[in-house]
Amino acid sequence: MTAPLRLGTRRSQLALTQSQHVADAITAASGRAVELVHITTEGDRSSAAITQLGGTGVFVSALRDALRAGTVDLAVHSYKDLPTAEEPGLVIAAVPPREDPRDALVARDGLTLGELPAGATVGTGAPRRVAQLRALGLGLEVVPIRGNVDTRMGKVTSGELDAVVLARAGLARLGRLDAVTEVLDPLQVLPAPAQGALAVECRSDDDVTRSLLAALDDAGARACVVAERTVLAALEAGCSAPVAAHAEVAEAEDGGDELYLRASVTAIDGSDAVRGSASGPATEAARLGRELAAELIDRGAAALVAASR
Ligand SMILES: NCc1[nH]cc(CCC(=O)O)c1CC(=O)O
Repeated sequence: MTAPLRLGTRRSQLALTQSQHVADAITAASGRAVELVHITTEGDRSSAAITQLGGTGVFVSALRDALRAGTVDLAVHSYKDLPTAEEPGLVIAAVPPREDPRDALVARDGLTLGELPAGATVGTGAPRRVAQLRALGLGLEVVPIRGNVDTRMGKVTSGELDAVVLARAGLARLGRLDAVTEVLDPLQVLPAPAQGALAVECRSDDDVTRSLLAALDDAGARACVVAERTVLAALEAGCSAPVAAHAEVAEAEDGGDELYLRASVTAIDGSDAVRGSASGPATEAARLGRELAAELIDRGAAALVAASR
């Protein structure tokens, strides 16, 4: 009998759900059993603000250490939490079909953004969301928060905040879409690069795992993620910069796949923003991302990124 594949995962509810989803997909596609191996990271143990721990990188590096040490065979990441630099010796062997990447509002009394009164408190930790919420000019008071999805939603239930903004994908995976009072229009709040996508990582030299994971790969989702993350990398911005990017793939008249990409950089105080779009063959996703980033830089995006540091 073949030994089960070992999937290294954090213990958070979202990580466990995402990992189990990928484990089930591998078993369904190949018949191969997959066992979850819990890995505790510095980020899970500490209650210090995540920025003081060096960002979400602390979660990622513990999983990558376990992959390189050979104690696990694969790991599942929220793609938007991965640094844009490639990791030597490791490879993203699959990008499974993506969840809806939009942001979602969870507000008291079923309210939408437009229905919240001026001065209403909206909780979010991400600079990208802070900046875009302020740029709407609704007079909302944006409050920094951190913690897992339940903790954040609890601040609305308890009355501490009027609303919070979260990734719709996380709520979908946790079965909490019932709490969403509005899915935010990307024309108003554009998602983070790779939001809603998973990255399934293994060792580059592990041909067996790579070929099992190849069956899970969604070419369209991968092209979108490549385009969005190329914008982020070309702007030399990290996951804490107010940079948004969102791509979609649709079939073109010639039968090929056309990729439609939008990106924005917003001043943290919401007073300024540079937005742009590009489209072209999905096979040229990286080029489209580079060209759009270059256009945004020409129009002043670099200063907005620098000011956010
Ligand atoms: N940075 C935290 C994080 N990383 C991935 C998700 C949600 C799932 C996803 O975007 O794939 C979240 C929570 C959130 O942004 O609300």
